[in-house]
Amino acid sequence: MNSIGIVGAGAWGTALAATARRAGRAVTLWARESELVADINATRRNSLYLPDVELLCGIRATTDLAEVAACDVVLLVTPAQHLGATARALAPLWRPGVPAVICAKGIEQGSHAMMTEVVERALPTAAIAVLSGPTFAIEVARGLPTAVTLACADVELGQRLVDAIGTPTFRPYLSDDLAGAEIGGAVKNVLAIACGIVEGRGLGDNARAALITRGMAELTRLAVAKGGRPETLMGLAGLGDLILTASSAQSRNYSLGFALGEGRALADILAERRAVTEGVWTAGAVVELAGSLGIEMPICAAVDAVINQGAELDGVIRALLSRPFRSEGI
Ligand SMILES: NC(=O)C1=CN([C@@H]2O[C@H](COP(=O)(O)OP(=O)(O)OC[C@H]3O[C@@H](n4cnc5c(N)ncnc54)[C@H](O)[C@@H]3O)[C@@H](O)[C@H]2O)C=CC1
Ligand SMILES: O=C(CO)COP(=O)(O)O
Repeated sequence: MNSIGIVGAGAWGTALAATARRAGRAVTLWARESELVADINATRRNSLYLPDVELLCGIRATTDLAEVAACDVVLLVTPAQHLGATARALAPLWRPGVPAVICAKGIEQGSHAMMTEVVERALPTAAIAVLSGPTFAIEVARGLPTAVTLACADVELGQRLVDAIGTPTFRPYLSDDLAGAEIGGAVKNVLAIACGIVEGRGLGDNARAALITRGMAELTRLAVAKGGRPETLMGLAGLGDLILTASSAQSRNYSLGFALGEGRALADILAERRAVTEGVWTAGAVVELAGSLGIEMPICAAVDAVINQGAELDGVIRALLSRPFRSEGI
């Protein structure tokens, strides 16, 4: 596994390029934007999505998917709602058995498909893995210490992936629980919006701790229903990522929630950002998926009501606080 292809040159794809290069791999980074490709190759910076980091030599940007598909391993790092189309574009170029490592965090709108299901459909001969966990791109790009979950059903292949991308400061922990790893990453974005709302509304640290904890219960219920294991959700891809994104203004999901909590309109907040805020697009899909499985996810439903149904924030908060008392078990 000497060469790593990365599909998607946003902040996370670029940070993964930086860390894979630090691990000694040859890196090819695919971007949709031809001006961005020229910029990265000329200046070794991604001025659109991660401007503050200079990249090592040995990272080549391209607009040609074939160059990425020719690599030993391919990391899929587009926003979740675009992963299906991107994987379908890769399909004619795919060589059977090549690992496809899903690094996007979300659930597909409409189909409610997990990212593994989306990629399985588009690339049926790929060996699928999921990379998830508490990872702000800028910190990874700078080489600050970070630990992630790398989930792969074939543990021997998973170990080779860990060895290919791991470094002393980018530490993958191996798992065989893909469902747990990907549901943790997808749902924590919705919960991070809720935590931001609480902070922006001035509801206090107690309320945020309660949301994180009861959010964990929601996230775990959904993961178990989809075949995941509770202990995965207690690890980096669940609790770890939730702690990170539910308490840091660096998080795009948390900061969007904060602005909503202050009373700003969603459309205005989104209009000011280039970066993707995945929880906005996943909230509805999570709630519909949970509904189809008969699972209660009241915090996610509250976020969905605010984001997608124009519900008034204080009414939604009052409704959450008026729910019947219940036992704490999941
Ligand atoms: N930024 C971070 O710290 C982390 C991000 N992630 C996940 O990685 C995924 C990508 O996020 P970022 O790199 O942060 O995105 P970003 O917000 O930095 O950049 C947006 C990316 O989306 C691409 N894009 C926009 N429209 C597209 C389309 N129609 N088809 C294909 N690509 C399109 C852009 O070219 C760009 O690469 C998301 O699922 C995110 O949750 C995961 C861990 C950390
Ligand atoms: O997934 C992330 C950290 O693990 C990034 O979170 P945000 O998209 O909320 O910034």
